[in-house]
Amino acid sequence: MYLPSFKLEDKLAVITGATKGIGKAIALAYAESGADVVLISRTRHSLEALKEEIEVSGRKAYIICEDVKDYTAIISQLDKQIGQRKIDVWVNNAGINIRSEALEVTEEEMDQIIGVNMKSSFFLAQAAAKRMKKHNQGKIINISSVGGHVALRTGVVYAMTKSALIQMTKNLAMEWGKYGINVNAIGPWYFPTALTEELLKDEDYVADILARTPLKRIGKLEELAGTAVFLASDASNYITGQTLFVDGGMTIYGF
Ligand SMILES: NC(=O)C1=CN([C@@H]2O[C@H](COP(=O)(O)OP(=O)(O)OC[C@H]3O[C@@H](n4cnc5c(N)ncnc54)[C@H](OP(=O)(O)O)[C@@H]3O)[C@@H](O)[C@H]2O)C=CC1
Ligand SMILES: C[C@H](O)[C@@H]1OC(=O)[C@H](O)[C@@H]1O
Repeated sequence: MYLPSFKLEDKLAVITGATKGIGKAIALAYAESGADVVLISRTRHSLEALKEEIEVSGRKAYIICEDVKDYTAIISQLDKQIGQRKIDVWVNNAGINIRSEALEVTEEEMDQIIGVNMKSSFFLAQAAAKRMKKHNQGKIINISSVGGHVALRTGVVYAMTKSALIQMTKNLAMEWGKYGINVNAIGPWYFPTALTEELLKDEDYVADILARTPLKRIGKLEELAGTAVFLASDASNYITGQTLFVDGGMTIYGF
């Protein structure tokens, strides 16, 4: 056999921030690839609608309506909903941004962004790993950003948290490799979602994005979901600690 499977047949994948944008695209792609999913976000009607959409396709979808900052509540709901079922993939996708200039950043803004993007991602990864370790197998995928690798005009605190996810990915990959757990990250450039909707309406802003993007276009959500499927599949079993920038070439653009 020279081609491991890119499918996710009968795996169980947990996606935080699963009801919109990148998280929803990943959840749908995982279900299409054969996985059952656990969907986590704060809006129940959105969760129920996505659960219905996925279950019509024949896969099972569990829902947890919680803020990722309440990660202990998420962990206890997981145990109630899936019992001891093996979690094969955990995607830390939920993330927020408050785009303040550095001179204007408030402590409250910093605590909010760090709480969602960094602290919750760590403790949810820790909870996932405690379950995965029992099976000597698992894949953790952290959704970072090109903003964690290069300086963007979209907020220093957001950048700090996204950079932290890249380093967290390396450290956890190093510590948990012996348990058969792969830990990787995805670093998106701009994709059309609610988070970026207002920015992408501004023609001048989009022109600035494209000027720095060798492929000269904004990404398509399915192109990012494909990377998430690859990192969840057996085809990536020897990849760990890496950040794959899905960025149209932006992070390699010099001059
Ligand atoms: N779009 C882009 O261009 C880029 C995005 N990213 C990253 O990708 C990830 C997803 O972004 P994107 O899809 O654009 O974001 P969206 O704002 O479009 O969607 C965010 C999703 O997360 C949920 N969510 C938000 N806050 C919380 C919370 N505290 N607890 C639980 N769920 C939450 C939302 O549902 P609800 O509000 O109902 O809870 C929604 O389902 C983020 O980590 C972001 O930083 C990185 C680079 C570029
Ligand atoms: C590419 C960035 O991550 C992008 O910039 C923003 O302002 C949004 O918050 C996106 O995450």
